[in-house]
Amino acid sequence: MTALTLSDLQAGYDPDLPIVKGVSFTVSKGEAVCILGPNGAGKSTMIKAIAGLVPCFGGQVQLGETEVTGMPSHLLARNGVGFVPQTENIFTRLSIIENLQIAAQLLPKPERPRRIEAMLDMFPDLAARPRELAGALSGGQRQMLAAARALLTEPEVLMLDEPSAGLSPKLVGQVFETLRRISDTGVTLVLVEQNVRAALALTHRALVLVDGKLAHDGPTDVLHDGRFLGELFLGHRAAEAGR
Ligand SMILES: Nc1ncnc2c1ncn2[C@@H]1O[C@H](COP(=O)(O)OP(=O)(O)OP(=O)(O)O)[C@@H](O)[C@H]1O
Repeated sequence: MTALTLSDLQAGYDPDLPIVKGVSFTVSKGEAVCILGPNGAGKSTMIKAIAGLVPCFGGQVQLGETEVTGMPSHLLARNGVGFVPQTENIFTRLSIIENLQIAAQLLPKPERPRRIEAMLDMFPDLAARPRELAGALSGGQRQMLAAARALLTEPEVLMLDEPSAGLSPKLVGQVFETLRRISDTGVTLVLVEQNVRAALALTHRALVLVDGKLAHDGPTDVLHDGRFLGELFLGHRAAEAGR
């Protein structure tokens, strides 16, 4: 079953200068997909456009059978999309539990305690110190809190923008281990990543975006050959798209 479909999506900050220039792909339910590409290719812009945070100028985004193009992020959250932005994804002056309580406000009141408990069960590192200020957490723990906030509403699709950004290799390992556990629960994962090695180890399929267009959509195993990926990044293999 299809979880997410992009059809000829065009998006950006100025309608005369689209950053995402007609991208189409589908993601199946339960799949884990990474979006790779050189700096400035438009990866973050594309994921933010899907998440309702950047304007779409053309094309469509569908969640299952439902069109959600341009739907604001809080409504998308109610429709099964969780999004973890790259920065400012937690309230640093509030405690862990308060961060979860705020995210839980999207849920009907009676469901909130059960979902907060579920997140504390899933993230023992957070459960160990619920009253600690989020700003005092390590980079990896912050990403876990950000993921927990997004998972509270039980999204079918969880999208993350560079979850490894600014983390030490050890913390990257922890975050990706957490993402694997999330993926194993059946949640569809779509992540933008600069850390190609970590992304390829987690996901089975990669989309490579070059200059706002899809240059590759296929299994990650061929990308373990760094040369192939390098050529893709440089745009020499743009014809691979859709093969
Ligand atoms: N808020 C914004 N307003 C205007 N232009 C922006 C904004 N954010 C990004 N851009 C531009 O959009 C283009 C694509 O940026 P984007 O961050 O989507 O690329 P990316 O592939 O995610 O890059 P990176 O891997 O470096 O994060 C860049 O030219 C960038 O300058």
